[in-house]
Amino acid sequence: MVKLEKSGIEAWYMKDEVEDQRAENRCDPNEPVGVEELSALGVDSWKLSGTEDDKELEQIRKDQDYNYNDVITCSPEKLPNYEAKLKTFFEEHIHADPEVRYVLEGSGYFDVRDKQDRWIRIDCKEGHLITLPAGIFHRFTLDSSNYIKAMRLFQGEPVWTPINRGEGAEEHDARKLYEKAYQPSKKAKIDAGGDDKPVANGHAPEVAAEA
Ligand SMILES: CSCCC(=O)C(=O)O
Ligand SMILES: [Fe+2]
Repeated sequence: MVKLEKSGIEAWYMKDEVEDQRAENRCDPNEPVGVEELSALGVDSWKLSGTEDDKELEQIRKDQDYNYNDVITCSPEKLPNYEAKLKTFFEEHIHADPEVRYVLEGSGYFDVRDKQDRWIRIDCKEGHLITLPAGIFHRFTLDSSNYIKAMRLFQGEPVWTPINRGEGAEEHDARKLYEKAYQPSKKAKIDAGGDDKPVANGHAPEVAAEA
């Protein structure tokens, strides 16, 4: 087994008001998020060479059974329906399967929700391979460089369908399994008849921090 280099990927909490989705949107002062905190949400990342014939990539594909892959280039020239696609990518959603991306060129931001429903922005650059677990609320945007070329990896026949928040995602099995695995305290609260009530924006209320 090849020993994989830790990604050292940079991530931070986003400020509440987002005017330009392509901007960094950091808090002031910056609130960094480490790779361990990302792992606790089920998000893992590695730093590879950024080439398609990378040896470690081979190994990961074998270990994880990623038998499908293709390459997507997000630029106005290369991506059919560019504007519409980019808009869809930035809508908060989940998938029934993990989302696995390996950045070959350029960069972009994957935003994921933490356990308190705050947005964490993950800065994916060339060579980063990132895995988002099934059922995690997330979105993607290009950054101000406006260009990314990434490999999409998948186990079996690929399904890219997003299930948007407020449109069935909360009730989806993948979401329930995600919460069971990564937010067990939330489950306990619901079972105990806690005060989890839907709120006006359709988002779950904040989960009480564990004492
Ligand atoms: C960096 S890959 C482009 C975005 C994407 O494929 C997605 O959000 O599903
Ligand atoms: Fe997605």
